[in-house]
Amino acid sequence: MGASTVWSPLTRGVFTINSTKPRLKSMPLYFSLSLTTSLQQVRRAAAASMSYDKQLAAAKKAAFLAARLCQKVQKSLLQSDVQSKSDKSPVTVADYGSQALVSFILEKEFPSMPFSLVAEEDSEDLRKEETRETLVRIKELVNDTLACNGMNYISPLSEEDVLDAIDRGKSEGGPHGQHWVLDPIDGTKGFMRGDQYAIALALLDEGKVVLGVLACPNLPLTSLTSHDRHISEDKVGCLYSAQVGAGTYVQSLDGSPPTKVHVSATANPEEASIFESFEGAHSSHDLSSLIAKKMGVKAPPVRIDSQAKYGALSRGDGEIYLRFPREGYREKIWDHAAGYMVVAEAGGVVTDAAGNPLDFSSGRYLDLDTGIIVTNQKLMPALSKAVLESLKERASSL
Ligand SMILES: Nc1ncnc2c1ncn2[C@@H]1O[C@H](COP(=O)(O)OS(=O)(=O)O)[C@@H](OP(=O)(O)O)[C@H]1O
Ligand SMILES: [Mg+2]
Ligand SMILES: [Mg+2]
Ligand SMILES: [Mg+2]
Repeated sequence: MGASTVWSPLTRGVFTINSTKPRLKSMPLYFSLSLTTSLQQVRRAAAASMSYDKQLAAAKKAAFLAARLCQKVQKSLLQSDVQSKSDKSPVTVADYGSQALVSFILEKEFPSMPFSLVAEEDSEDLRKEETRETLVRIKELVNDTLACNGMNYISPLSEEDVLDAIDRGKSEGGPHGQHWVLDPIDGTKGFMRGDQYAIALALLDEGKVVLGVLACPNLPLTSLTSHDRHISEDKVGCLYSAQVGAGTYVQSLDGSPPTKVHVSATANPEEASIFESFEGAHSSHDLSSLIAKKMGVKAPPVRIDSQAKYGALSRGDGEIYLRFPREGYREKIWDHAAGYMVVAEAGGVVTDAAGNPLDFSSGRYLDLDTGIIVTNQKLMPALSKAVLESLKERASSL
């Protein structure tokens, strides 16, 4: 197996990893013996105690710029901006543009660190002759966004730069080192409908999520479920940011100081409300309603697209998020990493249907039991019970 290079959060030095034996460059050979286990322990301890302030600032900047790009495209969304990927899911110039922009900014911000990005899109379709026009449009969008947001000191990107930046997102992630995790537009269907979507960016360190940023350009600044919605219903655009051990904050995408948010303190299921996917094909609405009935939840479910659900839950707009995809569907880490951090740091709990914590360390996919459930600490026991009973009932009725 060839050697690879890993940036160490502890020393900020560079380690060469030769299959199982990491060795600090210039370190005497005798000192490198069996460092693997202790190095992993040291890295984990370091990850828990270190500050990710610089990475968080860079992530917010990248997500903000991507949000600006997406807002521009959504405004002028034309049929020609929609392309079909080989899996037939809709993808727009904004998905590619957002990924190119975030990838480019993050790599530029940390020039001396190895760069690893696990992201949803790749440039395969864009490299075809028939998509040349789309590529030119993406390049213009990326360059305009940089220039219009005070970054005109950066030389404009070429088409090849854009393709390369997109393809930097091919990392497999994993349990060692640091990896950015990006969904350039989560809720593409919502984006195309003019509804909710999010730019979701997280950082993994030694397999754990250590920061998360969610830009939600269409999410109202006030609670989705507030009775006073008319007061400021035209004010939308939220930027959530969370760092391990430091809480979750939200601010306006138009610029306001960040304010700390906390999940709802509701302990009574009768007063709770449930978020679920807008698209019934993404999560079983029937199962959610069975769970709601068992818990005694009275309010109708709130259906919104994307990880905006995690953002809304983190500030107490609702108490429960249920996600039960069809059997065999494999969840991707970019669909949950940022949202997970935003909710966890706001005091919420995110598990699979069996109550296991989500494991972001095994590559591009999340391996989990049946579904994802999210709520506050007080409601989790009742929710877990209702979920297990409902799953059993559904299995026996099949
Ligand atoms: N069949 C199926 N089952 C479950 N999940 C699926 C499925 N197909 C897609 N996806 C993923 O869902 C992401 C959109 O998230 P949501 O379900 O929250 O959005 S929505 O409310 O339904 O619009 C969506 O993210 P984006 O592709 O980034 O939009 C997909 O990764
Ligand atoms: Mg997604
Ligand atoms: Mg996406
Ligand atoms: Mg997609």
